[in-house]
Amino acid sequence: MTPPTTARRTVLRHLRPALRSVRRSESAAARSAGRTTARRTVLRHLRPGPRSAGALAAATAAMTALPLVAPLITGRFVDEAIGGASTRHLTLIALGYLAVAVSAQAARVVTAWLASRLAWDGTNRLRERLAEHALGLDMAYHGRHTPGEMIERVDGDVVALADFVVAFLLDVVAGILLLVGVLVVVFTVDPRLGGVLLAYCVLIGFGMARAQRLAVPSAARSRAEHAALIGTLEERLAGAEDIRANGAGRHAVNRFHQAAAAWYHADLRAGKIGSGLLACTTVAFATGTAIVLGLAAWTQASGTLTVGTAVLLYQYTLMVRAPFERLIDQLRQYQTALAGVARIGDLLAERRTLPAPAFPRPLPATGPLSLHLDGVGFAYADDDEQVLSGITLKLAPGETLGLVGRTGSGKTTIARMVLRLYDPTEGGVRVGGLDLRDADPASVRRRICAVTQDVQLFAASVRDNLTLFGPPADDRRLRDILTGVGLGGWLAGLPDGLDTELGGVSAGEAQLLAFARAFLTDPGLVVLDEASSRLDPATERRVERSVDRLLTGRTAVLIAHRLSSLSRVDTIAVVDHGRVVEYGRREDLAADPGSRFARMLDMAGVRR
Ligand SMILES: Nc1ncnc2c1ncn2[C@@H]1O[C@H](COP(=O)(O)OP(=O)(O)OP(=O)(O)O)[C@@H](O)[C@H]1O
Repeated sequence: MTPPTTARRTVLRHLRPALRSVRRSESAAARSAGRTTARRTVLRHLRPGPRSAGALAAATAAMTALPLVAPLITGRFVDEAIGGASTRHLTLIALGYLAVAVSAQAARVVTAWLASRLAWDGTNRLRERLAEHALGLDMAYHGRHTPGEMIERVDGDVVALADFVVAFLLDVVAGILLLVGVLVVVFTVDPRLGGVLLAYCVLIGFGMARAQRLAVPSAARSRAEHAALIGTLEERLAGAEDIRANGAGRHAVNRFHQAAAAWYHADLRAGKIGSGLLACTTVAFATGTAIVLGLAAWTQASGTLTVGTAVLLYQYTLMVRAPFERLIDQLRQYQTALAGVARIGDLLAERRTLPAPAFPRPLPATGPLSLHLDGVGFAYADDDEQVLSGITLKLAPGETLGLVGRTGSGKTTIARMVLRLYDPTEGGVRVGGLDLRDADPASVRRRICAVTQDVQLFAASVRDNLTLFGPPADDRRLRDILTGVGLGGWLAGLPDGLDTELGGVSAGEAQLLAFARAFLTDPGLVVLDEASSRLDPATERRVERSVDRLLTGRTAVLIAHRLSSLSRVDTIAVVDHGRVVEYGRREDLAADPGSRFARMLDMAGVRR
């Protein structure tokens, strides 16, 4: 008879594809709802407070109304000059014109200042929110997106949005208000000419709406290609050392060239469409001005219009051009900003795949922690192959386990499960008797610690690199810890001690700093991904000593790249294709000539 757990696993294996498809459609629906909410969130960040909104509205109204008055003054000046008014009177009108022109410019400056303050306040809030959100997303998300893409989202898109908000308020809102104002004044002066101007504006508006549809995809494409270029560049720069060391420079430059070429072509196309549209508008405006002038001349000849009014109409017709041109100019920025809002919205709609526990319980606060992986199965994405299957490992508090296996067998993935960087798709991970999914995330970070091969050091002080910008620790303790890992001499040679900004450190020093970080948190469970890089014998001895000290009195999972390091662990698990194919006490496995572990030791020439 099949044991019940095996039977359950068989049923689950058959149901897995169906479950995944249900999960996929559910998450697609949730994502789309999330996106709408996220876009609203983006716009909410940009909403000004009532006082700023009031000040901006007043400044915009002044900036629009004042230029409307100027042609009225010019018209009056012309008529009064023809009518033989005194020089003093004409000078007064001219001074009035000057005052209006200066005030209009002042109103524009104030509006620009208020608009950019508003835009930057809003977008800074948005940038903070985005950075916080992006940093809070799981490894699953960061594995799919390059840091360059993130930078483009958090900075590039937000700057485009800020630029657009300023331009929107200055050019679009003010432009539309000015257009309405001009139409109202021209209608009042001569309804027939007003009608002609209105028809002309409607035609231009309609043409622009169609043109917008042409410009949208090309602008979006150009921006997407730009993001891809930044991503490529960032990735190559981050890996510059490996690229150079392995002679992959040509390939890197080729890839960069391809990305740059794709952006160039996309931007060229967007530029061509933009310039084409601008040329069409210039022709349309010239035709419009000619029509209005012809009509004004005809009405003036029939005696119903004064010369001053004809001049006034001419000026208003010219005034219509600027807002339309600015509107067209804004179309591209609008598209860019719209695409940016969509992408920012998408980022904000990304949810953590590791749900926070409903009732978080802290891990035991002191002492070594037990670890139990119970039938753990895992795939990196819904459609991906299983990377781990049925992993069951049990460590008593203080016990150490060595994970061995070929490259790609799943050792790092097991470590990620233990650190709760991902949740298993099957089975569970229990630490200190508590399922990690129910454990308080803060206590997980405090009590479970990883020392990995890729030590990330920051351009910050030694102190901040040790505390990872967390609450300050006692200086004496930091010094003792550094001395303990063998960095006492190194610290003594630093000009500002713990406050020295970290410059270049060697691979060995970086490893030792990572151990110092681990000693500072004093974890109950340690995951140690042994560095495979070659260290000089002295540094290697210091690292070995730190490993020994770190493993003493703590539960540990050691991913060993050198079999000789395994002499310090209690149990061994051999991993192959995501399964534990051998698991037992180290001495027993080493003593059994038929075991895989013994064969591995023999092949590596390590004494059993
Ligand atoms: N972030 C990821 N997204 C998708 N697949 C991944 C990811 N990380 C690892 N994999 C895949 O999972 C499998 C197991 O990888 P893992 O890194 O756990 O192996 P490993 O035994 O630690 O290898 P190594 O000894 O080389 O570090 C591999 O097939 C790998 O390609």
